[in-house]
Amino acid sequence: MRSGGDQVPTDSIAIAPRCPVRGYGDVICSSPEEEKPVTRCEDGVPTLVDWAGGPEAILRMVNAFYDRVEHDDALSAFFPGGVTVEHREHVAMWWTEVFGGPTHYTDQLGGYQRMLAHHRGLNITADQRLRFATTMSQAVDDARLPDDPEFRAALVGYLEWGTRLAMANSQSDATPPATAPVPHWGWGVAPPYQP
Ligand code: HEM
Repeated sequence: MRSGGDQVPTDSIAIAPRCPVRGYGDVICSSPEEEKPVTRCEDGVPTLVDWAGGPEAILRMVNAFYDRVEHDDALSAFFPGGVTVEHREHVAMWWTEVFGGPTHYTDQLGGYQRMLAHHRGLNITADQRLRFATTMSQAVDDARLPDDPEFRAALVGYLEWGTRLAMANSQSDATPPATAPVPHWGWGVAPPYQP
């Protein structure tokens, strides 16, 4: 945990207004200051998607990632002919939902079951998983998302978890649960420091 004197400089962060709802648990709230979709927030701390700069910032990150993937010797073969706009948008919808934003991936596309179906049988190797994770980390910089340690730790935590699950579930002999909710990722042990 950071100390008070080591606070994140807020002028370097594209941050949405702090959620006005305080309390414990998975609180539904919306920002009164501007027209924004309803987001979840815990204890008045912004969701990861709000901290990132909103769904537009997540799409920027996903686009930067697939721009790299298309030229990556370990990953491009997964996407013959390039990565479509539709795929980029769907993956951005997934990340947005996971990071506490609107639940469009679940409501409009089919949620976990659809994501799982896309990874089944890909037989992702450990090297490919690692390249996927490191390339995404580079894409987060490309897209100029906030670079404070708290946000990046939360993002990379999900990235590590998600890529390991994707790899496990992509094996031919995998038996993942047929149904499950889309995960909701949070700040973990290092939320933004609040004096
Ligand atoms: C955090 C980790 C990951 C997340 C969040 C993620 C997310 C997704 C989602 C949401 C889809 C479905 C898109 C749709 O609904 O149209 C998808 C498809 C896919 N993913 Fe992943 N994925 C992850 C890891 C990986 C890894 C490690 C690989 C390979 C190295 C991979 C390769 C693919 C491929 C090939 C598809 C199918 C593309 C298509 O048929 O259009 N993913 N991914």
